[in-house]
Amino acid sequence: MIDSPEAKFAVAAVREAAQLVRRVQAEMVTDALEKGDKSPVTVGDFTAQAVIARRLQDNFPGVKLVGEESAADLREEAGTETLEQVTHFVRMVLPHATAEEVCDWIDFGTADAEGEYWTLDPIDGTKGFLRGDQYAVAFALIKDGQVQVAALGCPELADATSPAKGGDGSVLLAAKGQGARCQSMADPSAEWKPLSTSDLSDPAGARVLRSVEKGHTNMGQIDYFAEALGITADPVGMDSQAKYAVLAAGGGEMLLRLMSPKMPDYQERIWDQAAGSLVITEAGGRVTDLDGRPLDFSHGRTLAQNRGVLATNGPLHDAALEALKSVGA
Ligand SMILES: Nc1ncnc2c1ncn2[C@@H]1O[C@H](COP(=O)(O)O)[C@@H](OP(=O)(O)O)[C@H]1O
Ligand SMILES: [Mg+2]
Ligand SMILES: [Mg+2]
Ligand SMILES: [Mg+2]
Repeated sequence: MIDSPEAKFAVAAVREAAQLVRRVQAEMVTDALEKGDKSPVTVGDFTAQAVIARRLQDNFPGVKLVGEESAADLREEAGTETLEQVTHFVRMVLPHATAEEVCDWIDFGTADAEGEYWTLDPIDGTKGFLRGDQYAVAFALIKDGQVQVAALGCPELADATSPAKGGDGSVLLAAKGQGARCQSMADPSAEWKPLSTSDLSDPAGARVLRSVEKGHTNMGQIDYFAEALGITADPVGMDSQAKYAVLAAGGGEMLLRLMSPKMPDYQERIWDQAAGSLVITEAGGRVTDLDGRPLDFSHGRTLAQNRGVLATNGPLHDAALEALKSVGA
């Protein structure tokens, strides 16, 4: 599967979209629009979803796409200027695109999450993108609730073994049962490096990765969790599934998405977890929810049967689950 047409397509698609999003960031001040749930969406998010959706239809006619964004706001009067900007960037790779087509391609991503489908987060970590920090294009193929192929494009991840920002960026690819690998985002002919998680087995030495945004997790509880394990190093804040890439490459041992006190009933979205979770498990790590249950991708657009996410290098997973229980997470 890692050499399959689907895997090759996925990595090429995230690379093209991630490079385009980087140009959006370089060439314009990206004012965000506010969605119904008050979260931001930018020209970059719409551009990436339009291009990947169009490429998907060209390469695999008849497949389904479940994307984070929709073109509803772009089709409104108030969205006209944003739509013009999105069309401008889409034309950098699809020169004949019209505004109408751009909306249709984005809305191709509104399929039902059932059976076999691709899922796309055109920019994961939009808040990180707006701040100039980490973000990722996350794309995965799901069949009957199982993630089969995963690709991540991380323009600000110089080298997945470290959370450091900058450089040429990285792309990651994983296929179920066939491992995970990473390559420079700048050069599709560069060497692929196999990914494997850290083999640390002493919890006190664990490097903990978490969101930057306090509204996406529970910062205080993460501190208690670390204390319970005797961890003295501060947790590392990183936006997006770039932190899943770092865990997969051995640059950290634990990744936590705890329930935010403001949204205790939040259900994780499939596009926020599908690609990142396969990259980690194929690199030798473990991914469950906070209760130790496997992530269940067979309930539509959200992980309705799960609560939060715990990902680890593998050896530390049981200790992390115990510590979560002890702090009431
Ligand atoms: N209350 C909440 N709890 C957990 N995740 C949330 C959340 N509200 C939004 N998110 C998700 O957190 C993602 C970013 O994760 P992180 O904090 O790790 O960067 C967002 O993805 P988008 O940026 O694609 O919208 C969004 O889907
Ligand atoms: Mg969003
Ligand atoms: Mg996201
Ligand atoms: Mg997003």
